[in-house]
Amino acid sequence: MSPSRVLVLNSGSSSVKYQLLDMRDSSRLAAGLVERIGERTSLVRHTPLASGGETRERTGPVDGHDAALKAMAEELAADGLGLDSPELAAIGHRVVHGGMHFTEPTVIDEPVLAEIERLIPVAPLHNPANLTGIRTAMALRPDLPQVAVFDTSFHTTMPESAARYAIDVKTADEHRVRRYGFHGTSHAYVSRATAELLGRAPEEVNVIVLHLGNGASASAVRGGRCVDTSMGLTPLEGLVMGTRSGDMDPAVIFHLMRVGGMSADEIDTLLNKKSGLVGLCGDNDMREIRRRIDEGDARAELAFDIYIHRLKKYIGAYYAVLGRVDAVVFTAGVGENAAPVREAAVAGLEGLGLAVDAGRNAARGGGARLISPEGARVAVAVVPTDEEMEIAQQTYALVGKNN
Ligand SMILES: Nc1ncnc2c1ncn2[C@@H]1O[C@H](COP(=O)(O)OP(=O)(O)O)[C@@H](O)[C@H]1O
Ligand SMILES: CC(=O)OP(=O)(O)O
Ligand SMILES: [Mg+2]
Repeated sequence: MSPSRVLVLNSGSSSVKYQLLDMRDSSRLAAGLVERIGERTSLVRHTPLASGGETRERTGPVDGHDAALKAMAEELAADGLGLDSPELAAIGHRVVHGGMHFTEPTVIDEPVLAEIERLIPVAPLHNPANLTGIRTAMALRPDLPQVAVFDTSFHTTMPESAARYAIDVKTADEHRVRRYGFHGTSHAYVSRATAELLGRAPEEVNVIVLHLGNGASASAVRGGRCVDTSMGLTPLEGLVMGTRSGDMDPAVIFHLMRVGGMSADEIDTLLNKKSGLVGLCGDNDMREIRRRIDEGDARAELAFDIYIHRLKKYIGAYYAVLGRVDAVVFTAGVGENAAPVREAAVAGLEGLGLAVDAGRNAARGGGARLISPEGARVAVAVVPTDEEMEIAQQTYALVGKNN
């Protein structure tokens, strides 16, 4: 029988998340992560899903991505699922920035690596980590197809009117300054799953997807194709995020340089790592923020209000972009779990046909579900994202096609 397993790697700046899937029945064999890479207290957590075994956790220094992938390989081997298995068909990698070039999943070779490297200046937090993950995986299994699945691909259908910034065209083109969008794998998966939840074909439905994780983005999807999204040249634009500012007047940057005496690198760090919820109230975890609000903490409450205000603006904007909206969908860590965020985001939007049913919104767990009241004009839904499954499916389809 031909190999049917796919290992999916999502390498972040300080973490690696992985899943091993069997594409014959779309089952998950193992999942895990290595966090706080490069620190003394790195965490390796591995769950052997196939055997139904207990999650194993250990802390201790994991030096770099190289060591992180080796730790992952050891954990998998301990379950008899080692990387040397002949059942492994391919390794699928999440790559955050694929520019305009990569509209589809792509088998990785040297020219592809070079292009991902060329895009580092527009994804400084993500692409270097993705590259290290790919190179390490290639060294571990040089014989295996390695496939890149890009966050940007789903957004390459955006019309020029949404993708271009209103700046001098020549300068923009020379430096490839335009809006690329990210989290595309999630927006694609969730918009499709929403159509399924509504019992309709993806081509028939218009959906606003709100991917609210640590990074957060909104997208407007018309008939299965992305027509606008909130992230831009880099994953900094748009919504208020865990540590990123999202939208602001670009003149803030000149002001901080000229008046605040800050360097470009310092401002980059400020806006990407010390802003958003963490900058506003010191916490980026929505659970902690809600807990503080319940205790009467005014700073946490203001941070929440700013987060919601921005979210509401994007719902309104994408409503206007789409003209007709069939569903507004919440996904990712905050979107799937934080009922108060969902409630606040659509509060007052009854005029647009949007409302949540308090009981449905408060219900926990489960898969894709409606939270709007019975008979609502526009569906409001929670749809758990599954970027790993989407990456595995795209990887497996591509490798199968090439064999
Ligand atoms: N039960 C919960 N209630 C509220 N927020 C939650 C809950 N679980 C997770 N979150 C939020 O989800 C975030 C992580 O989302 P996730 O999609 O996993 O992010 P990423 O993939 O960007 O790391 C956390 O920072 C936290 O704010
Ligand atoms: C592109 C992006 O923001 O990714 P993440 O949410 O994983 O940081
Ligand atoms: Mg995520």
